[in-house]
Amino acid sequence: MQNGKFITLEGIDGAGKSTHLAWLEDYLCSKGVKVVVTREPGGTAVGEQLRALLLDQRHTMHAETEALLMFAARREHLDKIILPAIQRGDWVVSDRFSDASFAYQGCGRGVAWEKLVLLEQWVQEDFYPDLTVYIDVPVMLGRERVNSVKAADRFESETDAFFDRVRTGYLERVRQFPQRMQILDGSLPLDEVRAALAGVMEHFWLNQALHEK
Ligand SMILES: Nc1ncnc2c1ncn2[C@@H]1O[C@H](COP(=O)(O)OP(=O)(O)OP(=O)(O)O)[C@@H](O)[C@H]1O
Ligand SMILES: Cc1cn([C@H]2C[C@H](O)[C@@H](COP(=O)(O)O)O2)c(=O)[nH]c1=O
Repeated sequence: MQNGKFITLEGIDGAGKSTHLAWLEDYLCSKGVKVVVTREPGGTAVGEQLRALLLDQRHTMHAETEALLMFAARREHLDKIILPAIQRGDWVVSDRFSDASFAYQGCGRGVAWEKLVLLEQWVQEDFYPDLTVYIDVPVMLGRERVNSVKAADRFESETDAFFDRVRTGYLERVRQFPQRMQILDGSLPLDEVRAALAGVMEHFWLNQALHEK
C-alpha cells in the first residue's frame, strides 16, 4: 500500500484556515483518497485537554511552558492520529503543526529558535508535512475576521505587535522550507484564495502521481 500524505494549513488567527480546510477535504475526497481532518493543538483526547488549557484566557504561563505543552500535544497527535493514518494510506490534513510553534512561541513569545529546533527533532525526528499551505493576511484583517466570528481566546487577545512577529516567524519558515511551504494571499476574496489553493493542490497531486509511477 502507498503511504498517505500529510498536509498542513498555517496562518495567523483569522487567516481562513478552517474555511479552506473544509474545501480541501472535499477536494481530496473527490480524488478518491481517504482523508483524516485534524487540528493542533488538539486532535487527541490528551491534546484537546492541553488545547483547552493553552487557549484559556484565565491562565498565564511561561513562554517555554507554552512551547513544551504544544510539543507534548504534538507528540500525542503524531502517535495516535497522524502516523497511524499515514501508514494506513490515508491523507491527513491538519489545521496547524510545528510551523505554528516557531511562529507563535518562537517569534511571538521569544522562545529561542534553537530550543524549538531541538524539540522539533525530538518529537518529529525527520517527519515533516509533505505540503504546507501558509495563508498570509495582514494582522488587522485577521483580527477583524476573528472578532466577527467569536470571542477572543488567549492567543487572539494578543497585541498587533505580537501578531506582526508571528507573521514574520511564518515568513521565516517559508524562507527556510521553500519546497514544502506555499504562500497564498488570504486577503483576496474567498473564491480567489480557493482558486489559488486549487492550483497548488492540482500541482501537488500531479507531482505525487508522477513520483509514484
Ligand atoms: N478570503 C476571505 N475573504 C473573506 N472572508 C474570509 C476569507 N477567508 C476567511 N474568511 C472569513 O473569516 C472568518 C475566519 O475564517 P476562518 O475561521 O477560516 O479562519 P482561521 O484561520 O481558521 O481562524 P482561527 O485560526 O482563529 O481558527 C470566517 O468568517 C470566514 O468566512
Ligand atoms: C499548533 C500551535 C498553535 N498555536 C496557537 C495558534 C492559535 O492561536 C491557537 C490554536 O487555535 P486555532 O483554532 O488554530 O485558531 O494556538 C501556537 O501558539 N503554537 C502552536 O504550535
